[in-house]
Amino acid sequence: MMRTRPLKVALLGCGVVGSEVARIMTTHADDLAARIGAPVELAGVAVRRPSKVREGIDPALITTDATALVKRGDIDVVIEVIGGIEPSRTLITTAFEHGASVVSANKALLAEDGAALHAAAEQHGRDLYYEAAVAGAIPLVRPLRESLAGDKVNRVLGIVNGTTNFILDKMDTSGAGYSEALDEATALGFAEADPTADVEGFDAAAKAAILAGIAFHTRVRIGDVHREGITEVTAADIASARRMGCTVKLLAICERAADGQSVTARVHPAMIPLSHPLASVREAYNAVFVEAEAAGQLMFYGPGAGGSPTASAVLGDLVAVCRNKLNEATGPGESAYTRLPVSPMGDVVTRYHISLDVADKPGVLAQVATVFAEKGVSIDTVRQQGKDGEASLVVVTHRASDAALSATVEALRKLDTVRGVASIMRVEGE
Ligand SMILES: NC(=O)C1=CN([C@@H]2O[C@H](COP(=O)(O)OP(=O)(O)OC[C@H]3O[C@@H](n4cnc5c(N)ncnc54)[C@H](O)[C@@H]3O)[C@@H](O)[C@H]2O)C=CC1
Ligand SMILES: N[C@@H](CC=O)C(=O)O
Ligand code: NA
Repeated sequence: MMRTRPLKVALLGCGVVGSEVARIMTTHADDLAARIGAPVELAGVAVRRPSKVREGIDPALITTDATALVKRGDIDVVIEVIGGIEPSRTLITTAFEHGASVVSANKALLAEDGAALHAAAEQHGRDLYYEAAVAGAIPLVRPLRESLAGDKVNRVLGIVNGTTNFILDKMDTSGAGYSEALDEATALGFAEADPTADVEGFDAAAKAAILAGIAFHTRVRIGDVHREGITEVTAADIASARRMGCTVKLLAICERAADGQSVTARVHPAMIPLSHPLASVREAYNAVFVEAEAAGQLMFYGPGAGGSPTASAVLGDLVAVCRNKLNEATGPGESAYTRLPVSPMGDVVTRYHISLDVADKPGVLAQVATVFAEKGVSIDTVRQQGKDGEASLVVVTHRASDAALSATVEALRKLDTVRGVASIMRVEGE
């Protein structure tokens, strides 16, 4: 039976995501009410620029005082789509203290302080939902927290940042320049307020931390995640990947160690074969593989960024939280009952593509091969291309530890015949 008294929602932030949340709440009000069992009413919208015209939003709802809004006491659900650490963190905890549940898209905050937020939600008997924080519209957080709660997840691997995928895709397929592609991603609403978060890998690292924490039932913070962005990926790297039948993607990879006693979490560009499903993930789409003991391999795919796809995830959470509220229940809280250490990057084992500028003279190849052998890194293929007394040497290794690879590169740099290390990239997905 439909409850007539509406559930009241406070919206914090009305930018790319917030404006879409408000629009869908209005246009789909009847369906949302039917699915929840009570009408949901937008009771206040906190913004930074009140003079901005916001189509479809009653100007009487607009306030610049987000704190007063979350303290009102009649608010059932706070939707936080401001982003960043503060004031979002204080607003969310204040919302719990004043009786509201929270839906947030804020991966930066959850990856920094998720444990404290979960604790605050639990202390006040409220919900904290954040499907939009990882991979936009793609249902991934709730499948991991709920559908896979009976299984043992061993690996999560995928593309979790739309902006960087958009840039790499444009550079690869249309030869677009880096800056031009970044500007386009920003204009389309994919990039963070400061796009450095995207291109330097912070956004993907935050998502990796959240995914690893949920998947392995442990605590992983953004600082635990090894992070490399795409700013050093060159057109030459992409061309070299093509020659090997690969493409370059920014990947997030979270793994449970074989002995189950530790985990790793990393974000970095990697070459993957064109035949791998992740190679065909275009534009701002995301795709994530989850490998679980009983389920086997699952693939989640869809729009990973943008106002409307992200609003879809926010609204899904809103419906769930409102249903819980009507049932006087709460959904799943934090499930970090294990305390698995996060191993350093040096322990990670994978394959590498190394491009060296060397002198084009007899014995160079043997010298280089000796260094690899001494450091215990086995070579899979070598390709040499001469150019005016200099040569470019591309070495692809078998699986080796990151520590062994770093030692190899350090020793290579000391060889007189090695003029420079043009690029080092990991090779995944084989
Ligand atoms: N844009 C996207 O594709 C996605 C964004 N997200 C997350 O959603 C959140 C919002 O992102 P966007 O909407 O893209 O950012 P945005 O920058 O377009 O919107 C944020 C809004 O919050 C406002 N704001 C800042 N401080 C405020 C305050 N103290 N009180 C009230 N309003 C304030 C800003 O003026 C801005 O309009 C972030 O956490 C972001 O990481 C998550 C998934 C995808
Ligand atoms: N800036 C992010 C937005 C979604 O999380 C991205 O590009 O993926
Ligand atoms: Na999602």
